[in-house]
Amino acid sequence: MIAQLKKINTVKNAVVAITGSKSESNRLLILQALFPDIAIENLSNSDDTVVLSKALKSTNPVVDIHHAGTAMRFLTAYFVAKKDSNVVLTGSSRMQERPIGLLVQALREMGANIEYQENEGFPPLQIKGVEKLKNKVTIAAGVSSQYISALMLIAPSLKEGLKIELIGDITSRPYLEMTLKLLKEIGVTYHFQGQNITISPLTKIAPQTITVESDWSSASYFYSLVALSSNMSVTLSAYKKDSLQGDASLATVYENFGVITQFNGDNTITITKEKEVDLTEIHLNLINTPDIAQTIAVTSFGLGISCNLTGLHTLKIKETDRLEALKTELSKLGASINVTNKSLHLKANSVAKISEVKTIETYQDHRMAMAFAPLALLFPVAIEDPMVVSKSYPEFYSDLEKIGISTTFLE
Ligand SMILES: O=C(O)C1=C[C@@H](OP(=O)(O)O)[C@@H](O)[C@H](O)C1
Ligand SMILES: C=C(OP(=O)(O)O)C(=O)O
Repeated sequence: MIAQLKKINTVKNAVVAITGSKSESNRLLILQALFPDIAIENLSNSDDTVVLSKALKSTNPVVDIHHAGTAMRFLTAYFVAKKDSNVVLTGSSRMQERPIGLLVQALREMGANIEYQENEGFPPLQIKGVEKLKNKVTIAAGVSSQYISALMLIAPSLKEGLKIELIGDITSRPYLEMTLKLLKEIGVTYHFQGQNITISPLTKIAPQTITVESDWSSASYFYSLVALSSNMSVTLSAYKKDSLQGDASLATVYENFGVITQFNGDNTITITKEKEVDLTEIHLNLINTPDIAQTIAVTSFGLGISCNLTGLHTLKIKETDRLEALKTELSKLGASINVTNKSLHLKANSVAKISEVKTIETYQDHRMAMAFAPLALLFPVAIEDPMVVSKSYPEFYSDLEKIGISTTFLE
């Protein structure tokens, strides 16, 4: 299937309600399974959250989490800690290429019973629950923060809690902080200093309702649209200033592209293109916010700004190799772009010459589809395999319609 995107009209003050953060939702689902007194509001309706929710209720001996990285990593630790579990945990063919060895090694150090079913270091995994896990573990922190979040999420349910020693540089750090803040919200005490995290056990929690903030990574596509417009303004809900999500840094990053964020009193934000961009080059280290790299690269391309992004080593092991995917697709549009294993360098060039429809391949990566869609404001864009967006944002195309971009789906 292909989606043809076309700018149809300019909607002045569109309002878009975005589904809950999938990162917050998937943490809260694991915590709710461990501590049933938690009620969750504004849960994400993304495939990744639906698949985790089903997996937690499943009695099937094989649990398939498709493309959902957080579900894969969080459930690995969850099933280890659940005494009576005996499951094969698997995922899509891409998931079977995404490494999990460091997490398995850490859990085995704690006493877990996990076997690789096919390739050493990768899903599928055969997991059997154990009676007691050790209260100390070390893990390298530079490959994926999800491994560490997985350990932290089960930590309060362990009899003696858990002391985690992080080795080396810490990647995607705000996601660790998100996990810790959610633990704190349910009453867990922790200490995080330097390379050491200590999490105390918790036996009972007070019944409580936690409301998930909407997804900031999903908001990034609206920031890009506004940046690429001449004077668009969009209101998004439900967002707050003191977000748990690192991607909330978009509000600051997009000031570089002339976009101003206003936090309204009613949990909405209004983002507006305030001024033309006088910037010719941007340099950003995205080690803390890998999921907005594609959006920023495409915005820079659309605005004709040179873009140098560093801290991108994790992009190679996400839904696709995002560095190679960006290079291929931006080159197709005429960009001069170089990538290394951890950075991207795009030279400014003009998109004014593009008039015919450009087709973007998505490589089973929702963020490839959504990051390139805003270019429809500048020239007609077609997206291959468009429904990949449902991994994080099922209503993406209907929400684009609200701001004046129509989608035609062709088989
Ligand atoms: O913990 C999380 O919710 C996430 C952590 C990040 O992964 P890495 O830590 O692997 O970079 C991010 O890219 C992913 O989309 C969600
Ligand atoms: C990398 C992502 O997700 P995950 O690792 O959870 O599959 C993402 O949503 O961009």
